[in-house]
This record gives sequence, C-alpha cells and structure tokens, in this order.
Amino acid sequence: MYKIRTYNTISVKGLNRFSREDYEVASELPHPDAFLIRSQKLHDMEFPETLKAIGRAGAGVNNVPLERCIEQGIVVFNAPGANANAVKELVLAGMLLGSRDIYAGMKFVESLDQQDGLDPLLEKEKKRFAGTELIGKTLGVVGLGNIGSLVANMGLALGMKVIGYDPAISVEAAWRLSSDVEKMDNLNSLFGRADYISLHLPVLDATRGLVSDNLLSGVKPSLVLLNFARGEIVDNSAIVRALDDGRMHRYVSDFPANDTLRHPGILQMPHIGASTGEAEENCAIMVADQLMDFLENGNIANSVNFPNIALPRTTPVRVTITNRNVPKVLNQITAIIAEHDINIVDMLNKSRADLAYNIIDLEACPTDDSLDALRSIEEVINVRVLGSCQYR
Ligand SMILES: NC(=O)c1ccc[n+]([C@@H]2O[C@H](COP(=O)([O-])OP(=O)(O)OC[C@H]3O[C@@H](n4cnc5c(N)ncnc54)[C@H](O)[C@@H]3O)[C@@H](O)[C@H]2O)c1
Ligand SMILES: O=C(O)CC[C@@H](O)C(=O)O
Repeated sequence: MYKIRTYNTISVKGLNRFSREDYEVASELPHPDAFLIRSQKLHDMEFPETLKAIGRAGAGVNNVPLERCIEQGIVVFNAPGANANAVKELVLAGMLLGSRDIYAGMKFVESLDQQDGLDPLLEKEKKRFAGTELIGKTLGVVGLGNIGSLVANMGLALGMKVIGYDPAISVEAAWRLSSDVEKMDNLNSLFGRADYISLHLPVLDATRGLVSDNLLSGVKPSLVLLNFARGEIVDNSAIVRALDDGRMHRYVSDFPANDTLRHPGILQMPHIGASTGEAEENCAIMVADQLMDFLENGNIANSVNFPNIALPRTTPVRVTITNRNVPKVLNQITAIIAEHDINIVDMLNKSRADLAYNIIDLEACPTDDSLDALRSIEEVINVRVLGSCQYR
C-alpha cells in the first residue's frame, strides 16, 4: 500500500485517481511515500525517511527546498501548463481593472442608498470612473512559458501590439508563440515601451526583486504592471514610490503584502490566479498520474529536479537507483548485479545536472546481499525495488 500525504485543498478528481486498493491518501498520515501539495511551504519541514516524491499541483516550486530534495533523492514533480489558462483569463480581468476604474465605480455604486435622484447622480459621477481601451496599446510579457505565451497571444487577439522577453524560452513555448510577438533582448527597453506589462517568470535567485527602481525609472506614466507570477519578483517599495510620484498608473497583483495594502494605485487579489475548478482538477490529475507512475514503475515525467525518464515494463521486477552524477557508478551497479548472477533484461540511465537515475528490469528478484552492495556504493543515494519483490 502506497501512502500519499496531502496538504492544501486538492481537487477530488485528482485524489480519485489513486485506487483504494493500492493507495492510502490523507492529510494526517505517518510514513508517507509522497506528498501532494499546492502552496504549502516545505522549506522548514524535516522530511520523513519514507518520502520518495513530492507532487506540486501547480507550476511554481519556490515553496519546495529543491536542493535538499536532490541531496535526499526525493523527486519533485509539478504540473506544467495545467493552470495556465486560468491565469491567462485573470490577467485579462487585471488588464481591464487596471485600465477602466471598474473597481472604484462598483464601490461607489455599493455605497449608495435607495433614493429618487439615482439616475442623475450616476450620470453626474460616472466621469470619475472613465478609462482607456486595450486596443492599440503595447503589452510587454516577461517570461514566455506556459502562461506568458498564452497571455502574449491573447494580447494580439485583443488588437494590442505585443513585445516579449524570455532569455531561456523552451522550444515548445516558442512554437506556441505567435510570430507577431516582437522578441526583445533587453528588459529595460520592454519596460520603456509598454503600456501594460505582465510578469510570468519563476521566482529564482536571479529574479528576486527584479522589478526595481532601476526598471521602473523609464516607464510610461500610463503603465499598468500585472504580477500573477510571485510577490518576491517585485520590490514593493519601488512600486509604491513610482505610483506616489505619478510615474506609473496601476499595479495589479495576486500577491498582497503588508506594504501594499490599501494603496489607491494597487489592485490586489488573494493569490487566486489558479483558483478555478478546471485548473485545480487539471493540476491534481496531472500530478496524481505522475506520482503513481513514479511509485509503481519508477518512471519520471515533469520533474523539476530529476531527469524525465520512462521505460516500458519488461519484467515484473524493477529496481531504480538514484546516484550522484559522477563517472564509473553505472559500471559498479552493473558489476554488482552480474556478480549476484541476476540477468538484466532492460535498463535506462539518464542524468540531470548533479543527479543520475537508473531504471533496471531484472529477470529475478535481487537478493538482500545484492541490495546491500548496491546501497553501499558511495555515490548511490537510494535504491528502490518495485513489483513483486517489494520486501525491502
Ligand atoms: N498566480 C497564480 O496562481 C499562479 C499560477 C501559476 C503560475 N504562477 C507563477 O507563474 C510562473 C510562471 O508559470 P508558467 O506556468 O508560465 O511557467 P513556465 O515554466 O512554463 O514559464 C516560465 C518562463 O519564464 C522564463 N524565465 C525564467 N527566467 C526568466 C527571466 N529572468 N526573465 C524572463 N523570463 C524568464 C522561462 O524561460 C520560462 O519560459 C510560475 O513559476 C509561478 O510562480 C502563478
Ligand atoms: O495552488 C494554487 O492555488 C496556486 C498555484 C500557483 O501559484 C502556481 O504556481 O501554480
């Protein structure tokens, strides 16, 4: 029986992927094989020794200590693209909220009491809530991955001029992106040209505080900056200074913080970019399927720290081995298996940065001695036996 410990609210459709015969799934569960999480922060948590994988039902993995997971051989999965449409649609709402004074207008209407002269009052006051249109304006998109490419294409569909910046765009994302999106190789020029800027990059050491006084020094006074990526990417004090000095128009953010609350130029939402039934289902289903294929078959898809790898099952007995990616470990592994007279039917080895991962199908169950020998190789981080001999 595999044990999945859940954190946060995970869509039932995803949870139902785990069969009741083979999986125990609950929020309070000792000795879990895997965690299934959303925004739960794991940096300060000590991991149980049984933990083999973490499934993040979403895109951002800044809540997971990736380096520690690499050291401990824990595979971290996410759900690339599964919530991208939900975020794209909220960006559209953010762009409209940033350019028309919809929110203030609605608050004004809500403040009114029943009265005889309602119509003339509305007609008199409505000029306070006038705005501008999106068509013809320039949209800058920073980060052209799953979400950014959808936002950029949406901008074109709205009749906007779209400019984009992504120094590490993937081949798939480049294919998704319309050729009408102008590629910029300089973030300062993008910030100088855009009327709307939407951020869709991960928070990394290199992107923390990226939107700073420096970037905001040359922006248009009409700028609406949208942040549905992460709060840490933006220096809030620089935003407040730019708004207070009239150097930009609005900041629309999915990441409220104490220093942005109640500012008239800041429109904020409680991190609801991915909060649609569809996105929650897509993310939970994708990650549940990935976790099951890993736990049952050792295959890895959409990991952010391990190589992606899949080998069709050729025998009922499969061993997976994670090791540090240095020369000669594979030789030692195959030599030990041969010394114990076990035939290898098929195997696959892949590496990613400092890690290597092996899937080995055997003709017979490995003996305790052979497993001890494999585990004693200095660079081996973990060894799992899958299939009919899960005795260790
Ligand atoms: N508000 C929400 O609820 C919500 C939902 C989903 C994702 N997000 C956030 O949005 C981010 C992007 O999500 P995604 O699904 O598009 O991820 P993604 O991995 O598909 O795309 C991220 C893109 O950013 C690019 N990038 C990396 N560093 C960059 C830099 N310095 N400048 C410009 N581009 C850079 C990458 O090359 C990649 O193409 C996530 O990391 C997450 O933090 C928020
Ligand atoms: O799980 C959520 O609600 C937020 C997810 C979002 O921030 C992400 O990075 O995918």
